[in-house]
Amino acid sequence: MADDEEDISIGRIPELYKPPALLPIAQLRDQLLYAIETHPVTIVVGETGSGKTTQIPKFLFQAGWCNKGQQIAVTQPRRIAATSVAARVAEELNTQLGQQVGYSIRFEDVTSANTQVKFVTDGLLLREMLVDPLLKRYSVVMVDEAHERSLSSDILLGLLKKVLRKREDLRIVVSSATLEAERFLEYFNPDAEEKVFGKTREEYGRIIGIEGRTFPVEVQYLLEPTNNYVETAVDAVMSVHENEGEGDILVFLTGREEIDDAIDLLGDRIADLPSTSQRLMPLPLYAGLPTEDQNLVFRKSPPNTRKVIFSTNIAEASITIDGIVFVLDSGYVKLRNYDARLGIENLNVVPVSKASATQRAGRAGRTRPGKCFRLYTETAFERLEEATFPEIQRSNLAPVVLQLLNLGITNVVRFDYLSPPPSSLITRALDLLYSLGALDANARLTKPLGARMAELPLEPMLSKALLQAANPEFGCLSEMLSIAAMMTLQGNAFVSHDGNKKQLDNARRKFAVEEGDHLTLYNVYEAFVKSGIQNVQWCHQNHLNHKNMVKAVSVRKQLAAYLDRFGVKENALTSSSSGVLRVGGLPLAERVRRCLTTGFFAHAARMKSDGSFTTVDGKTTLWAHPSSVFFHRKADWVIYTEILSTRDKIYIRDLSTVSMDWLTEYAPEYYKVKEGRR
Ligand SMILES: Nc1ncnc2c1ncn2[C@@H]1O[C@H](COP(=O)(O)OP(=O)(O)OP(=O)(O)O)[C@@H](O)[C@H]1O
Repeated sequence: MADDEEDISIGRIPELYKPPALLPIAQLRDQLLYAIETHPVTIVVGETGSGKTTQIPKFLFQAGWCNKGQQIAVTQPRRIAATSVAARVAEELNTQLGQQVGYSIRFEDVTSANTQVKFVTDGLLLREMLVDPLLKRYSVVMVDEAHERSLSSDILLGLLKKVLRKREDLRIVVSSATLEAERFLEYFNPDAEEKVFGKTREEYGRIIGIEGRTFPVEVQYLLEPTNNYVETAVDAVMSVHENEGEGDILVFLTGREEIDDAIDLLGDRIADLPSTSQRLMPLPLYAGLPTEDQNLVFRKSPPNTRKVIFSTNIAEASITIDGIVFVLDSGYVKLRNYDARLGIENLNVVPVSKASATQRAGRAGRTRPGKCFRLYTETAFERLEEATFPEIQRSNLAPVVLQLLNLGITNVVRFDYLSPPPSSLITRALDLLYSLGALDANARLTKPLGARMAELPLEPMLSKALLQAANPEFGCLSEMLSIAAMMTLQGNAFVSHDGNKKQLDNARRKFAVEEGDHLTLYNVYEAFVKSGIQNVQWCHQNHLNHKNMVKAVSVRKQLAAYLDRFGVKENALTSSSSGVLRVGGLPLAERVRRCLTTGFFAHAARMKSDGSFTTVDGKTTLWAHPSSVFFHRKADWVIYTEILSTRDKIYIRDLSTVSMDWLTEYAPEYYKVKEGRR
């Protein structure tokens, strides 16, 4: 063991940090390493903050699991966890991030030839399997937060189970909340009569429990339920600020709009505070926020200031924000729910599970004792579900099915899922992929289209449109690359200054074109590049988020590199932004919209006289998002590339006008053969 290395890291840790040697997991170090050495699968169960995420990779590294040139992979369901935990472990091991310890998430790779411990999102490791199906570069794969049952981690577990049958040397560590541990063990274990590499059921997997937590967290509930948890959260922040001791506050809400509202409300309340009292510093935290802005939450509060972080569930697991003493939990979360019949993915606000509530409370008590105020009654807590419903049973499975097929799993229905998805979801995915041309009539991946779609790190509809863009019929690859890169910003290209929505609308309008949002996004991208990529001032004047725009440039480069590898080169002829260049007699703007239709035909809608839209089957009403060109303008048929649902309306964002004929031209199977159904 490298005790001396551990001492060095303790020496560097600022005084408020609990030295890693004192974390509950430290006492189990040898037992854990022995279990991992002798069993292919080790399930680790422990309280939040006991040290699973940061210490297990470190123990493994120090025990020599990277000595033979292999790496340790640790998966996280969320990007922010992968990046922040990697930074922490690098710090504890006294190495620069990206050297021995690094991370890799979609479109961002901070690793080097020296990297031995790598934190990744579970989705990214799935992608790695396309090039390294047996994950040979890893000696150990740790699947963290497996009990969250994210779509990618469930699929990953299924694939790891298969890989384990082929690699005697591989070790899997699954970190889980208590409830699911037995189930994970059972899933990996061989059958009663079976032996895998000479090991029986009993010798194959083990559960190790870690007792104790870092610091105590006192939990309190509301005595009466509230019907406005955003207002109650702001009241609670003020009450903590006025009545409790030192320490930052972390508030869990469900989405960006609520977070903006809460910050506005708190702003009004702060204005009433006496100028002599300690300041409150509200900070937002949600997935669409640029990484640099997300990282602000990890910075130490300035003197005489209390941070108040308003976050979605992205801060719920794995991460440690030093200084958090108080957690305020609204008790709600936005969860994905896919309607296979309509092909629409909704985000519904629903009560959290008990497991989530425990994770949320566990964001306090990590570097000092804490308090968690649940903004609901104890009776309501008792009524919560134990665990969150697995994502695989409520998601659009097209991306996953495409990946499984590309990995050679030909029968996706019979894949050994931890929780099998309903067959309607698989059928719908196969149906869509077939219409997109990714599958043939025997449900085999087409080559090259299907295989390339699986490789691109985009969802299948966008992959298809991008891959079609080089086709001479459309000749708009350069434009589609910019549009695709802008789409990955998920509506976060523009920012308001001090919440001024009117100014923001005017700024947007400057780039808007009547054909719709995609060409508008293209205009924004072109104008940004022309202004000079470093031009922060220009972005500010135009209400654009400079960091996100820079990110779009980087994403575009990476996408172009993928296409380049497929032998698809960006064609100089088509990179005109004038909109008048003609290939095959059609103007560029039309070719771009036709090209988008080849991917997004399933997301078609028609505007009604009241300005709302209706789906092709006429059964669902959709509304243009306020950021869309068609929030004010008239249109007939459109395709949309993103859906956002709130409690009372389903919004569509990023719309382009299309002709109804294009739908049957590019998706005859989807629209003609099954006419009765759609
Ligand atoms: N960035 C950090 N700053 C200060 N202390 C930290 C940091 N990261 C981790 N720690 C300390 O290490 C402890 C263990 O963190 P770790 O993330 O390994 O726990 P865990 O068991 O994986 O928790 P969870 O189940 O909540 O993900 C924390 O409780 C905290 O005391």
